[in-house]
Amino acid sequence: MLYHVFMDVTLPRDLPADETARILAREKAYSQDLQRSGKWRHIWRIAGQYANYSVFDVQDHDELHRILSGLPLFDFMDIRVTPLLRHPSAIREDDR
Ligand SMILES: O=C(O)C[C@H]1C=CC(=O)O1
Repeated sequence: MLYHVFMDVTLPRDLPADETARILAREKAYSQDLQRSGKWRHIWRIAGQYANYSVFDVQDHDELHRILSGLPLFDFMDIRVTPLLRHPSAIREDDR
């Protein structure tokens, strides 16, 4: 199943710089592993915001929830999920 996910990050101002750097490094590795696996299909920075639009291709709601709640930045994110399905007018064959 495909899901559109909006992630908006707010880091606490008093988070020590070294801890912030550690969390961001873990977040990057976690995200890139999932992108390599094909589960995290797209990630786009939203211009002017510490936020992204992403598309996930996962088995079901449970898998998406596991992935999102495992994000190292999860505690600092506002996350909005929209399930997607194929549009009847879509012409691309490689999208479900
Ligand atoms: O930067 C972000 O948008 C938040 C998060 C999502 C992937 C990643 O590496 O960081």
